[in-house]
Amino acid sequence: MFIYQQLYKTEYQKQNLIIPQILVLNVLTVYFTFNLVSTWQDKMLYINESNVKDILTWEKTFEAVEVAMKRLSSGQTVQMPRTHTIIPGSDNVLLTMPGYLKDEKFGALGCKLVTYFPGNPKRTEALPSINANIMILDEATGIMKAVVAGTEITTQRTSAASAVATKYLYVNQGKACNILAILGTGIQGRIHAEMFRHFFHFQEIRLWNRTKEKAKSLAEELNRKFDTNVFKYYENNESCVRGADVIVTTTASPVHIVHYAWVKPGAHINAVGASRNHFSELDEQLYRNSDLYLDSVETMKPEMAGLDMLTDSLRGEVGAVINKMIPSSPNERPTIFNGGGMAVEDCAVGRAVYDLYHERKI
Ligand SMILES: NC(=O)C1=CN([C@@H]2O[C@H](COP(=O)(O)OP(=O)(O)OC[C@H]3O[C@@H](n4cnc5c(N)ncnc54)[C@H](OP(=O)(O)O)[C@@H]3O)[C@@H](O)[C@H]2O)C=CC1
Ligand SMILES: O=C([O-])C1=[NH+]CCC1
Repeated sequence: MFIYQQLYKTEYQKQNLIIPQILVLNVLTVYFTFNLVSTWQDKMLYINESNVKDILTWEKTFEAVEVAMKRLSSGQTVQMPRTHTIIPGSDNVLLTMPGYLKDEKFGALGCKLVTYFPGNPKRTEALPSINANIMILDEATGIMKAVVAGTEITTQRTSAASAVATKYLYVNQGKACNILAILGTGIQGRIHAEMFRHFFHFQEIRLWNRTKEKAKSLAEELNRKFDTNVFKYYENNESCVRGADVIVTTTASPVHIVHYAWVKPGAHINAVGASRNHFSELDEQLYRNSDLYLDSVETMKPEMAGLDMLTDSLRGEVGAVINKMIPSSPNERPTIFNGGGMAVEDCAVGRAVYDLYHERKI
């Protein structure tokens, strides 16, 4: 309005109005640009933990993780090694995990911010030790579309990665699923116990934990919840492991909790915990005498201490087995799946949650 009025001024007045006009134009440009940007920003969605828990199923998580593993091994992903910002004088760490996955259904450009504060469960008001958020960005513009709460997603996708690995490296080999042993009954131990019961049919699911009472009460709670008696509490890690067909380790233990001598020939192990030093939960002899599979060789290289010494054991990625690029192990050597957790899994599950959120019109 103000600009149009200027058109009727005299030449002299016009000359003197050039500077104010430019100023006004600048102000308007800034105003409209800001409004445009803030419109984009206003469109950015936050999908909270309760929404994620409501809409995400284990089947969807399993499918997304399976696709992420396949795509990674066929070169349709970009995944940089994650950064670790360690808070000095503590074990607390912030990880940034950027990734890109090309897939019609599960493709996304994203970045997870995840903290690991191991003291959290012991706070007066107990909190999870892992807390995460996943940023989902528009592939065409790079503008953030949504932040999806990532704590439940991290919990589910980590266990789903073990389930996918168990399917391809063990179950599809026609091997027996009688006894499952889970060492560690924190968040990961619990989800593995429930998810493995859901996807597989173990007759006995053994639970061991450093703080024994927690394993005992989890076994009781799950037996009650599912009206069953398959969950058994084990006081001792050796007896928990001996005779087990599939073993899952989900602790932050800096010392070995599984030894080669205890492991049944042909058993399968998912080593989930102690992600900064994978020689800690399983002993070296076990690594040397097993066939080792990773989620991503590239991203595990800088993180898995001693990986370079395991060239005789390392077979490759689970995604390469799914893609039939390499065979699974048919022999009696145990198989180990060492999953460090992948950004592209978070992108895939984050995208699934984003789509489900819109389908449900929450
Ligand atoms: N690979 C991946 O993608 C992911 C890996 N992780 C890793 O999995 C592990 C468990 O995570 P989460 O379940 O969320 O964590 P929680 O804090 O919920 O559980 C930690 C578990 O580790 C046990 N533990 C801790 N310190 C020791 C120790 N010194 N010796 C033996 N046991 C110990 C705890 O036992 P107690 O009850 O006695 O304290 C508890 O069972 C962590 O190492 C974490 O980094 C987690 C998420 C993703
Ligand atoms: O992949 C992940 O999110 C994590 N791995 C270890 C701690 C968190």
